Amino acid sequence: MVKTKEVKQQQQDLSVFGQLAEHNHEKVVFCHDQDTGLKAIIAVHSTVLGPALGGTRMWGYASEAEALEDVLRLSRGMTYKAAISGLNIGGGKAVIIGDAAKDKSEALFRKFGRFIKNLNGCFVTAEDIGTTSKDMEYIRMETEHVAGMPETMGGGGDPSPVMAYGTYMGIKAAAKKAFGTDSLEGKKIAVQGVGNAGAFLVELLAKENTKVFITDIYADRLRDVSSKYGAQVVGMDEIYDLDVDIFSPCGLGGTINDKTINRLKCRVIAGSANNQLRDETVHGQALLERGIYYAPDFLINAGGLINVYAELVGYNRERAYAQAERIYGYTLDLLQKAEEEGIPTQQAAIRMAEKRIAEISKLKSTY
Ligand SMILES: NC(=O)c1ccc[n+]([C@@H]2O[C@H](COP(=O)([O-])OP(=O)(O)OC[C@H]3O[C@@H](n4cnc5c(N)ncnc54)[C@H](O)[C@@H]3O)[C@@H](O)[C@H]2O)c1
Repeated sequence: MVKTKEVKQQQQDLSVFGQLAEHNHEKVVFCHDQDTGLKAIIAVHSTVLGPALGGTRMWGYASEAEALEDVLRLSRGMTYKAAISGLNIGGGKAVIIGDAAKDKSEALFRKFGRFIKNLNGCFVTAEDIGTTSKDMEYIRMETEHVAGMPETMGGGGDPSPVMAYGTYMGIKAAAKKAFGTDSLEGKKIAVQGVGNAGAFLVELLAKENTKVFITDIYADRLRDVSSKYGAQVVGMDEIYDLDVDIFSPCGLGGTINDKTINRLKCRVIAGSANNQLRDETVHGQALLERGIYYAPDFLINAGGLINVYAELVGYNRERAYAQAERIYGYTLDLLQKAEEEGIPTQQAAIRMAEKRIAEISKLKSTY
């Protein structure tokens, strides 16, 4: 039977190699172990700048296809995050398919550690959603290629404070562009999600005499942050309609979408959440048309990666903060460049990251 071009294209889209080819992933490793019930996928997107660093996420994916899609998307994001932050590491990610509340064991993580060991350093992992520093300790028993260890073990500990500081720097840079000053005094800021990252961010914002509005799924978190920093609690849906200067997504991704964009009254969107734009192309363009300055998520939330990277080169907290502070300059340059080129900021950020990777790959061709 002769296949039409359309059928061939569909098959290409569905095949694993087709998916790898789409964003030029280097390697994907499927890890399986009958005894421990381990089912994991490690995706190495790029090692041009250095070993691929990325967290291991444990999640109850509805299907294996969904897990593969997630790990491919997240590993590519890590490449861009590292590249645009000037770090000498590549991008990777791992997912373990399972329920983090029920399916964990020492044996499972140690087996997973052995799979990482077999990659001989081309992939280094750390904590992510569904995994903890305890899990990383189990992985560490089998391989040295793991970061994000507790401070007591010579690691950098919780990356959230450094991450929140970098995000704060990104917010100030975007404010400078939108309002002509990076002082946030008197600015009205809506923070969506006050978990680890959001709470540290609100603390920094409160020090600048801002008016902060917060929302979250968990009432106890809201009570805590509100009483500590005087932030005003609002409803989860209400947050999109507030008359604020800055909207800061710090919960889950995808909250900038067709349903929310037209409701936003802010001039700046800048927060810590990964993948804030539901559709990078469509919603990046929509924000440009609405005159909203969007500080790309992977640029301004890179402080977490910076903190983990710092461990690989000998952890020093002051140096990690100093590196996170550079996000201010990077964001300002990026917003300027996007404006000059008349393109969405997310697109400009991807171009900037890809440019660095292309340039460094050329110099590495000389032995
Ligand atoms: N913590 C870090 O070092 C770090 C680093 C890089 C990126 N990030 C990203 O920042 C975001 C927050 O990370 P975290 O470590 O604070 O996670 P977290 O789980 O500690 O907190 C997230 C909070 O957001 C809330 N939330 C989720 N969806 C929401 C919604 N629609 N409306 C209101 N609240 C909502 C949750 O209830 C939770 O309290 C995530 O997207 C994460 O991927 C975090």
